[in-house]
Amino acid sequence: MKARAFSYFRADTIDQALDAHARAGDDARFIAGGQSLVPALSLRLQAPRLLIDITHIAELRGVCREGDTLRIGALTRHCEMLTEPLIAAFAPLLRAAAPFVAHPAIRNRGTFGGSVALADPASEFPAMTLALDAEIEIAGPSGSRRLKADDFFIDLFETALQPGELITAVHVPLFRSNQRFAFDELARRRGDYALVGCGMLATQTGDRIDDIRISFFSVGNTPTRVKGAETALTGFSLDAARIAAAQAALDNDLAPPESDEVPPMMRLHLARVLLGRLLGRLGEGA
Ligand SMILES: Cc1cc2nc3c(=O)[nH]c(=O)nc-3n(C[C@H](O)[C@H](O)[C@H](O)COP(=O)(O)OP(=O)(O)OC[C@H]3O[C@@H](n4cnc5c(N)ncnc54)[C@H](O)[C@@H]3O)c2cc1C
Repeated sequence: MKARAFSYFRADTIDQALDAHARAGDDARFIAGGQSLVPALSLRLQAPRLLIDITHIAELRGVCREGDTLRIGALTRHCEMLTEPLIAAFAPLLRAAAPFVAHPAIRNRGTFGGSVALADPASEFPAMTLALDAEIEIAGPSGSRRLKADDFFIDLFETALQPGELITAVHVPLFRSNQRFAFDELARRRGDYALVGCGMLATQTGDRIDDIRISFFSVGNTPTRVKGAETALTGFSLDAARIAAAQAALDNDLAPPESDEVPPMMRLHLARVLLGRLLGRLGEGA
């Protein structure tokens, strides 16, 4: 199938992009890497009359330290998440997740901001913004704002972005020496969307977990923090009993939907297995 005819506008600044969107209203879409939007256009799942190309906007590029956070420009490509030294040093959880995002050809074009904006519940990066307690930097017709990732993902492919708003960057607290992270996913084949995936970031004093944020993907309509499991671990050293308590807490934390691919009980079982593995690695200092 071919996409419905559309007009194209190349924006060179954020203001130009916002103006173009304001003039076109609901019939416009920003396009970044195009790796999700172009297939959606081709399948006529989306049929906007105007595409606003944001890939030439310099303000959306680059990764830099800003105070105690790392500012990751929305146009940072998935492949750059693998190669950028600042990501490896200060956001290693994102570096760990990056090889699991799609295939090299898609990683060469797809963008971090596009992935977060799309909010696919099966995507790696949106879920990791939750584990990292990241903030989403947004520009829109009524000015700029920053929103905690915890408040950003609303429902299936639905975020707190208002019509015409653009993600300009994501701010991630800098990784510290008393922190540990772990990431993995279970998929039928490497590069496929995960059946279940999980990433976590723990702050520790010695062996004791002072704080832990654990986020799953492919388990529901949104990326999902598992607060019961987090509570079961906070203040304790990791041992088999603690890990079992965290796994048991998933029964309340997660409610996988019915799906043709994987029955909910199977997905919950996979989530427990994955959590156990990752906590085991965290305990070994992985
Ligand atoms: C075969 C295949 C396999 C894939 N596998 C995976 C996978 O395993 N894991 C995974 O996470 N993803 C996967 N993807 C999706 C891919 O990672 C996309 O690149 C990503 O989801 C969207 O990024 P993009 O830059 O391509 O966005 P686009 O396709 O350009 O845009 C996606 C949506 O986000 C909006 N948008 C884009 N940028 C912004 C912005 N800065 N502000 C506001 N709105 C914006 C667009 O308007 C559009 O609605 C796969 C895609 C394909 C085709």
